[in-house]
Amino acid sequence: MKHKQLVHWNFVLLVDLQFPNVSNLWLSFDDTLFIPEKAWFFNMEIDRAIRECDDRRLQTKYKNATYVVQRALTLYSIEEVAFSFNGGKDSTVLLHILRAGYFLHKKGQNSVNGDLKDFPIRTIYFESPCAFPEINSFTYDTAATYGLQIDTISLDFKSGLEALLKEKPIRAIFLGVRIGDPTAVGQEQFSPSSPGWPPFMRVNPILDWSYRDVWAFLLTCKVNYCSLYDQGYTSIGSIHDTVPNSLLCVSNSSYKFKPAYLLADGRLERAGRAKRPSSTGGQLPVDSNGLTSLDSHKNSMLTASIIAVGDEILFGIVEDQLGPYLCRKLHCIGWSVFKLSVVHNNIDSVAEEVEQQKSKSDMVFIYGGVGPLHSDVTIAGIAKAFGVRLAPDEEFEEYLRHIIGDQCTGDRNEMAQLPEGITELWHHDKLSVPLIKCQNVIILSATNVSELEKQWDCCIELAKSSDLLALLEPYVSKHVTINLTDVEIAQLLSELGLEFPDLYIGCYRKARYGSVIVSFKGKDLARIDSAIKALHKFQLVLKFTGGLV
Ligand SMILES: Cc1cc2nc3c(=O)[nH]c(=O)nc-3n(C[C@H](O)[C@H](O)[C@H](O)COP(=O)(O)O)c2cc1C
Ligand SMILES: Nc1ncnc2c1ncn2[C@@H]1O[C@H](COP(=O)(O)OP(=O)(O)OP(=O)(O)O)[C@@H](O)[C@H]1O
Ligand SMILES: [Mg+2]
Repeated sequence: MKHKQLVHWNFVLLVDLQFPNVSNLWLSFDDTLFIPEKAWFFNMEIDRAIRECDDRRLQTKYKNATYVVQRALTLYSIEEVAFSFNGGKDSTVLLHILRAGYFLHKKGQNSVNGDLKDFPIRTIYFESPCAFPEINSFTYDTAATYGLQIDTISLDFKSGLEALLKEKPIRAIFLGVRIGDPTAVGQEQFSPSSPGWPPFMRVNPILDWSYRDVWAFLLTCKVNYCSLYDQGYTSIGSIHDTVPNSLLCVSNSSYKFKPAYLLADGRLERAGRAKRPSSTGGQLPVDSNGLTSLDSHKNSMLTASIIAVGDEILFGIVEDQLGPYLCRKLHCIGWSVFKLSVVHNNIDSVAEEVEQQKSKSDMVFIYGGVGPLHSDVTIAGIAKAFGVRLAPDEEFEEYLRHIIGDQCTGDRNEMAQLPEGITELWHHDKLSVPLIKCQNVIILSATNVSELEKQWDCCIELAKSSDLLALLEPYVSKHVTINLTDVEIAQLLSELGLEFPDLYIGCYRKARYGSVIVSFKGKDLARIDSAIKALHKFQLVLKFTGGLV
């Protein structure tokens, strides 16, 4: 009785002095209740922070996420659920969502009682020698702060889960997976584990949260997060594959980074993954010759495919000018164009062509069919080619809102749906909408040459400071007109081809009868001049018709 009175007194005090809105939140509490003070404080603190902030989006996300937790706790008993916690930012968000969701669940059952533990959900942590020490210590410190019952597993995920499921009656595991994570593709808030994995339900309460939502939550609730995020790390894997995100690099220093919450484009949160250079402090990886990956590309051969999407081009109503423009521009940055194709405004036609070209070429450029019209199916076709779905992209939506204002109808802007888990946005000050890149497919929204010129120039500027596109030694070419017919020149040209295998030697004519134009293309001007000189020996060259650098 003494306890009850004491707690009741605490509650009243909180309501009166510190939490003026609290009476709206915990309507079912009465003076027969005993809640350990710590549990009260943390759960109310999160809930209060969210409800008092003026971020309606965050409030909706929070409400939905805690609802998923409550739903799971209705479907499964507390012994049947586990929380997969690894000290990362997403699982830190999930921890607090679970705490709040659990509390609301108990409250809904009117069974908040004196036995309420701080956090009774079994917590599993796959510990690895390759984890950052900061992640390890944050995980254990957090467990101590919030009273988590942590089971440390030293096996890989699959074997660890197999062993766990044999031993414990676990049927559902909460994960901090979010749309945009490579592993989120195809997942829902409740998704059974994949074939080949032990059977359990993956519960993803924050699946639809964006990078920005995560930071809005952590900062609004003022909860602790791992210190690495304040040192420019934006997504944390192992010590071997994670560096600070170079997009957060402080401009006058290559080893000082801004905090993770300042990353403007959440899609680039994994830009620090899979790169761990030795001593360059987050710069591009350096090979044994001291060349960066971009340098080492310089003399290699990269191929591009270009896909135009347009019924009108195929009907012969309009002429495609963007394809030839891109071919010239790609040659200027040393790329070979493998194929230039035109497809109908049809999801399957786009998907089929993208699917083929993305595996044959290093980069695919696609234009046409991008926008709000019924015929604008390019992005859906790309998603289909990669076997992913379209998912709302809030950053992209914001850009669109800037340019089209409130003209878009409905709750969701269909144009802001982008292929899930494979999309990067590339920003440039001169572009009102960023460039969209889905793995090795770059989507160009230009509809005429001058728009394309602007997008291309931005692409090149971005390529200079990032790995958007490798800039190679440019191709140079020269053309000469020959005073023989194609029949007469054929043998000589094929011999020349054998002598200069490093050059592309092509031939075309402007009319069936008459002179022939020979074109030489390569990366070494001196070699091109030698080949032309060889033709001169035969006194065949009528005139030099020009060159392209
Ligand atoms: C509890 C748990 C359950 C998982 N279940 C699956 C699964 O069903 N299917 C799967 O392909 N991967 C599963 N994974 C592996 C993850 O998809 C992913 O590989 C892991 O979280 C590493 O992500 P990262 O590369 O972003 O660090 C699971 C991982 C954990 C911790
Ligand atoms: N070693 C691990 N132990 C337990 N759970 C893990 C582990 N690695 C991943 N998970 C689970 O998978 C989820 C997704 O991992 P992911 O690395 O994408 O997110 P995070 O670590 O929470 O944040 P970040 O993206 O910043 O690294 C985690 O939130 C967690 O639920
Ligand atoms: Mg992580």
